[in-house]
Formats: sequence, structure tokens, C-alpha cells
Amino acid sequence: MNIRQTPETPASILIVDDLPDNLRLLSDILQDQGYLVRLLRQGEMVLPSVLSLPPELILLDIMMPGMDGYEVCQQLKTDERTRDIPIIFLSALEDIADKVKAFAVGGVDYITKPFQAEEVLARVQTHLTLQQYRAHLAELVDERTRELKHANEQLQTALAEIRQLKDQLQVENLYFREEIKLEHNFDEILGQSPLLAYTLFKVAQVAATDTPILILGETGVGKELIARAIHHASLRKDRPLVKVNCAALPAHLIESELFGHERGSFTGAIAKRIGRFELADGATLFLDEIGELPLELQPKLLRVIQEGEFERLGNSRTLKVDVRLLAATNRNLEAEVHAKKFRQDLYYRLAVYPLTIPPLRERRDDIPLLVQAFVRKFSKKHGKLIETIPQATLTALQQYAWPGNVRELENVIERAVITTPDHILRVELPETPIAITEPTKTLETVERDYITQVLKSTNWRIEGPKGAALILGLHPNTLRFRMQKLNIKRS
Ligand SMILES: Nc1ncnc2c1ncn2[C@@H]1O[C@H](COP(=O)(O)OP(=O)(O)OP(=O)(O)O)[C@@H](O)[C@H]1O
Repeated sequence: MNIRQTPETPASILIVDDLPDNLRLLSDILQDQGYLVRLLRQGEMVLPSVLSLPPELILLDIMMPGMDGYEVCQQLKTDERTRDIPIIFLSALEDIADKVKAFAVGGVDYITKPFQAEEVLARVQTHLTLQQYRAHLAELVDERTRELKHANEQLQTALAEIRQLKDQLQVENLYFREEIKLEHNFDEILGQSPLLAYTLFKVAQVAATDTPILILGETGVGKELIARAIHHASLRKDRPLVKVNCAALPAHLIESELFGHERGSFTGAIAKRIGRFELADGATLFLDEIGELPLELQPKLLRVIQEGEFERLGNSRTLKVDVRLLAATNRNLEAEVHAKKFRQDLYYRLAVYPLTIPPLRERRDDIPLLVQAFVRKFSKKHGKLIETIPQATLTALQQYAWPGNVRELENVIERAVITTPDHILRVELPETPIAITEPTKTLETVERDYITQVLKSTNWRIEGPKGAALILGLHPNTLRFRMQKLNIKRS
């Protein structure tokens, strides 16, 4: 009975024995059954012969001069190319230790001389069939392993994409929410003065281009409002306006805020973080208080403006982005360039299109309109009914110097709405208006004096409804940072 699965392709069998009689006998038995038989008489010849033409099974004599059957078997089993070929040992040795050794060196079976034709055939056929099953099984395992590996790779790629998308969406979502909140607060720029009209005309001229714009002007004049107006009038309006306040973060964190970092790139970097430049890809990035950007970061900013290229902290891979840059400052950047506190090349790159927002005292015509709008806004917010704004109050407001510009006006009106006991608006202006026209005072001194004065009025309280941050319209952390920067301390 032939139990081979494919009898039409005869199996090739190598017989190794030093005795020609044995070789003849075995080859007769096997050839009668249609096997292809190859014969060898020396152990040393087996490996080269098997390598040049691999048989499907080997019958191997143990006792041979030179290399014996055990050694031949060991040699074949240590070579990756030949180790899977089944070897049946042939021997006249009856000792059980010899038989055990035959299996120990890698043989699959053992036939004792003198040979019985039926036994030889039965063992050969059994091992050929087993070998076929093994090969088939190995193929199946290989195939399944490949499939699993491929599926796993696809899964990993999909996961990485999903993770990246999730990061991006989370932060974008945050920005959209912030945008919506802000849009509700200020959905238009109020004012009719020729100076403001001219500024808005210039805004309209450049909004639709991708030119970087440097927005200049004192604190609270509406630079951020103008930046938002530019973004909303641009082709990028459907993407978020991403904002970074360079003064609100300690210098060592600005770099990772702008360019992102990999996990573990510095102490405290417990997770990977996408920088604002990456986030603003295809959109607009607004760098507020650009004058505070540390000098050592300025070349990196220049490169991203010029080439659109940068690297995350802790990763050498270069990222490419398409970002429209808006920057604002209340500092005199030209003077900072002269003082070597700001790089000249960066300044020129940022100031391709400078836009100066005039201070409120130079457009007093806008004050009545702003007052009315703020009274309406805060009456609604605080559930008050203010029916009259006395002319004398308006005149006083128009005569005040407004060192904190529109923000200060907005805060003064909010306080007035809260404290007015009836329907007629009562405004209290600071007793000693800051003499910002005094020629000897620098902008920094004015700012220091003003913040100190407000802090004194709140008894140095920073946060909360009675805190200076609210009056100044600043985030408490920004106020703390400004205090540190301007060296303002409680006396
Ligand atoms: N023309 C305007 N119409 C209505 N609101 C205005 C106008 N200008 C400024 N504001 C309001 O004044 C406040 C300060 O404006 P904004 O934050 O844009 O000023 P800024 O110049 O960016 O200030 P800073 O230099 O301190 O960052 C905001 O609440 C803003 O809505």
C-alpha cells in the first residue's frame, strides 16, 4: 500500500551504506515501488551531495569507515538547509544505547539489519507522509504569520494616524471654543474716527494676502482685535486663529509651546506635545507680545517664517508648515533692534507690512460710541438698566488720557455699570491720570507706574473680582509675569 499523497511524483531517497550488497538490496526494494534512488558509500560525501540535490528522505548506515552515520546526521541537522530532511538509521547493532543515540542526534527512525522489505517500505512511506504533513503545516503557519504581521502593521499605522488626528482635534477644538467665546465678546471693531477708518482700510488691503503683518500700538488699543479681523477677512478664516502670548510663558517653555516637543525631551515633558506652528498649519498664527521673544529663539522663528521649516524639541525630523503669521507688540521694536535685544533680520521679516493702531487719546471721537457699546454690553451682563449717560460724563471720559486705551475704557465702564446705584451712569476715573505725555518717561516706566497704581488700589490683590488683573484686563499669570519683568514689588 502506498500511502504517499502524490504517487505520480516519485519521492527521491538517498541511501548511504559502505557495503555494496546492502545498497543493492535496498535500492531494489525501493525502486520496485517506483522511488527514485540515489546511492552513496562514504559519510563525507553526504552533505555536498544533499546540498546539490536534496532528497526527500535519507537511509543512513551507522557503522562506516571515516565519518560514521551519527556524525553525518549531526552535520545535516546543524545545517539550516538540510536539517528538515528525515533520516532513518540502518544498523546491525542491537544495543539499546545505540538506538537511543540515533534519535538523540536527530534521526526519526531506526531499521535493524537484516532488512525485511515490508518493514523498510512501511517505515519509508510513513516518514514520507509525515514529512509532507509537516511541510504543509509549516506552510500554513508561515502564511498565517505573514497575514497576522501584515494585519498588525496596518493596525499600527491606523492607530498612529488616529492618535495624531486626536491630538490635533483636541487642540483645535479648544481653539474653536476659545474663538467662539471671544467672537461673542467682540464681534466688531467700533469707531468712526478718520484714524481708525484709515487703519481698517489698510487691514482690508492686506487681509486676503499671506503677508506677515506686524501690528504695533500701545497696550489695550485693540491689536488682538485687529489680528482677529485680519484672520476673519482672509482665505484661512475657516481654520482657527492660533494664538501665543510670548509674555505669558517663561522663556524656557516658549520654544516647546511654539515648536512642540517629544516625550522626555526635557524635564517635565511627560507627554508628546504638538507645537502651535504645527497646529496652525494651513491657518494663521498670532504671536502676541513678540517683543518678549527670547533672543536665542529668534533664529528658529526666522527660519520657520522664511522656509516654513522647523524641528520639534527632541526630534531631528524637519517638519514643514504653511502658516500665515501675525505678530503684535507694544514695544518700539526698532529701538530694541538698536539695543541688540531683537534681531534685525527677524524684525525686517516681520515688519514687511507694519500696521500701527493709534492710541485712544488720538481718536477721542471714538470714545462716545465705545462708551455706549460697553454700557449696553455690561448692563446686559450684570442685569442693570442704565438709561442715561450724562454729557458731562462723556466729556470727562473724552478728556481723560487713557494710558490703558480701549481696554482701560472698557474696564472703567464695567466698574461704573456695577457701582451705579440707579439708571444714570456714574463714572469714577482714576484721580491722577497717568501723565503719558510727560517726555522723560519711557513706555516701560508708564506701564510700571500704572500697574503699581492699580495694584495699590486693590491692596495688592491680583486675582478675583476685586483683583488688579480684572481691572487691567490681564490674565493673573500675565500680570504676575509683567510684575516680575518690570520689577514691581509690594513696598
Ligand atoms: N475698536 C474697538 N472696538 C471695540 N472694542 C475694542 C476696540 N479696540 C479694543 N477693544 C477692546 O479692548 C480690549 C483690549 O483689546 P486688545 O486685547 O485687542 O488690545 P491689545 O492692543 O491687543 O492689548 P495688549 O497690547 O495689552 O495685548 C478688548 O476687550 C477689545 O475687545
